[in-house]
Amino acid sequence: MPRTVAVVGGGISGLAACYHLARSPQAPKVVLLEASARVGGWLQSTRTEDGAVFEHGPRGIRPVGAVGRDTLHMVSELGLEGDILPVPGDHPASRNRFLYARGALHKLPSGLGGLLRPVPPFSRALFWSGLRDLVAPASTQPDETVHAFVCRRFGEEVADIAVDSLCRGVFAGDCRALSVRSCFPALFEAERHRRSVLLGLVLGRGKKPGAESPLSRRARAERWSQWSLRGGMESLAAALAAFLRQRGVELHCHAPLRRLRRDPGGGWQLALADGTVTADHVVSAIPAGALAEVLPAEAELLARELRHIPAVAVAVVNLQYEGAKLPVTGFGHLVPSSEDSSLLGIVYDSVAFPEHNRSGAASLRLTVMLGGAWFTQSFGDPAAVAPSLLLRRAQDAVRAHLGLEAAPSHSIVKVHKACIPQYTLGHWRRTESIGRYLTEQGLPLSLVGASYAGVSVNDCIASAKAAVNRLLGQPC
Ligand SMILES: Cc1cc2nc3c(=O)[nH]c(=O)nc-3n(C[C@H](O)[C@H](O)[C@H](O)COP(=O)(O)OP(=O)(O)OC[C@H]3O[C@@H](n4cnc5c(N)ncnc54)[C@H](O)[C@@H]3O)c2cc1C
Ligand SMILES: C=Cc1c2[nH]c(c1C)Cc1[nH]c(c(CCC(=O)O)c1C)Cc1[nH]c(c(C)c1CCC(=O)O)Cc1[nH]c(c(C)c1C=C)C2
Repeated sequence: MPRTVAVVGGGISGLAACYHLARSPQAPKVVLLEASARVGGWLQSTRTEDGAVFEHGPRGIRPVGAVGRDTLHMVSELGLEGDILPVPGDHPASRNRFLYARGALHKLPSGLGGLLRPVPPFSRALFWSGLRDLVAPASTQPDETVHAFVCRRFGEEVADIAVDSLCRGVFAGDCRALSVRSCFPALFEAERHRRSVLLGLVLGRGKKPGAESPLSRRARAERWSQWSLRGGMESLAAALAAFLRQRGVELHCHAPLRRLRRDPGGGWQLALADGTVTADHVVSAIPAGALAEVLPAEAELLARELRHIPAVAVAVVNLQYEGAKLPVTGFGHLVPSSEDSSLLGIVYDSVAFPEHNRSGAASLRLTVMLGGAWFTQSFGDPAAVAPSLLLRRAQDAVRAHLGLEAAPSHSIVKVHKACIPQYTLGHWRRTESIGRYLTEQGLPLSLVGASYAGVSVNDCIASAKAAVNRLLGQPC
């Protein structure tokens, strides 16, 4: 059992790792090192003086599955229950999602009726794609791109339009490069175990545990599709930081790790700009590429694998309009890469979370997301792109797709460099080889965070919990 654990990176993964360390019965001394001036990582919310909340990173967390239940349990323990903003199952933001294809918005089909007849932009009823999946033979390949997998099982049109857009709306990535095994493990496993993706998803693999709480029971009863917090997602990071301080965890901002060195006693020396911290164990909660840069020279084999986990940049443009009305109501719309590769999609924030509108005003808030895997080809170097160019592109899209001609009353442009890791073909082999290296070398190092086993906030929290349980010898 380590006496001192240094957690590097104060995003949601690092904060969650500290949380699980700090509440364990024999909590070690925990030190959190964060490079920037604040904790939260991509959980970034701007609260304006007139009460509006603009999200620059995640805006909704799913309550489903063991990982969703675990996050809600943590939220309850942090005393945030009263701040939860749920989106119930019958809400338009839960029921309606759109695609912008061939110059028009199309509601994604739902219910049996929507599957039995052709619904634009699809030329054939999706029923036929489902039938194809039921009869197509299963593959024995260890991995496949998401596009190849879906082409084989559901046909080219579903892959080119629906799944292309889905990968842009979750990974900001290209389904022709992303791995089905790592990005959509449930689909991959369903084919493996039931020979058909649909059969596998319907029959499922049993309910995974995950901590039940009154909040998770409420989420199930009301069929929440997602939830947020009154103060925005960043308030989850703030509540975790407050909890950790109370439990005696040392939180250091402006503390970038420059170099990791093994110390003769078997632990680590962590070199910072202005000193050194020693620890028996390190939990890395920084992106894979950032960890590769601080590893000692003798861990070059590990660094090489880590450098093969890339991440893409996304421009996030928040817009607020007064007295404007959307032509449709729902969560938002995605844009297939064949329509416009530079524009990923638009979230209709004020539909899902009207509580985040400025006080007393029925303003409309939208977020336009640009770039992703197409950032450089569309806008050049993310470090050099002019915010005014991104704002203009976002406004043009809102005008063309949603018919909003007026200028926004408020706008914020953020360029997030390397913000969403890309699990490309063969990612599973890289993570296995990384795990093997750590075991064989007996390194007192755990890797958590979005670079490895899921990019959602729930996945990040779950990866931190699992790593802490392994470290403290508790059941996972
Ligand atoms: C635009 C956008 C929208 C998203 N939408 C959703 C959504 O709706 N729902 C959802 O579930 N997920 C969403 N996600 C995904 C999710 O937010 C992220 O995957 C998650 O927040 C990543 O958390 P992390 O702690 O692993 O990494 P990060 O947030 O990247 O945290 C890593 C931290 O490490 C620090 N760091 C880096 N190098 C060093 C160093 N050398 N020393 C010390 N500190 C260092 C960084 O400053 C940072 O604070 C979205 C992500 C983005 C970018
Ligand atoms: C347009 C770009 C993006 C939008 N959101 C994200 C990007 C890159 C990032 C993102 N969105 C979700 C997650 C978490 C995934 C999870 O497993 O929980 C991340 C990292 C949630 C999500 N958003 C969409 C889907 C289908 C999902 C998966 C979970 C769910 O079904 O709710 C679709 C979607 N994302 C965006 C829009 C405009 C959109 C659809 C209309 C924005």
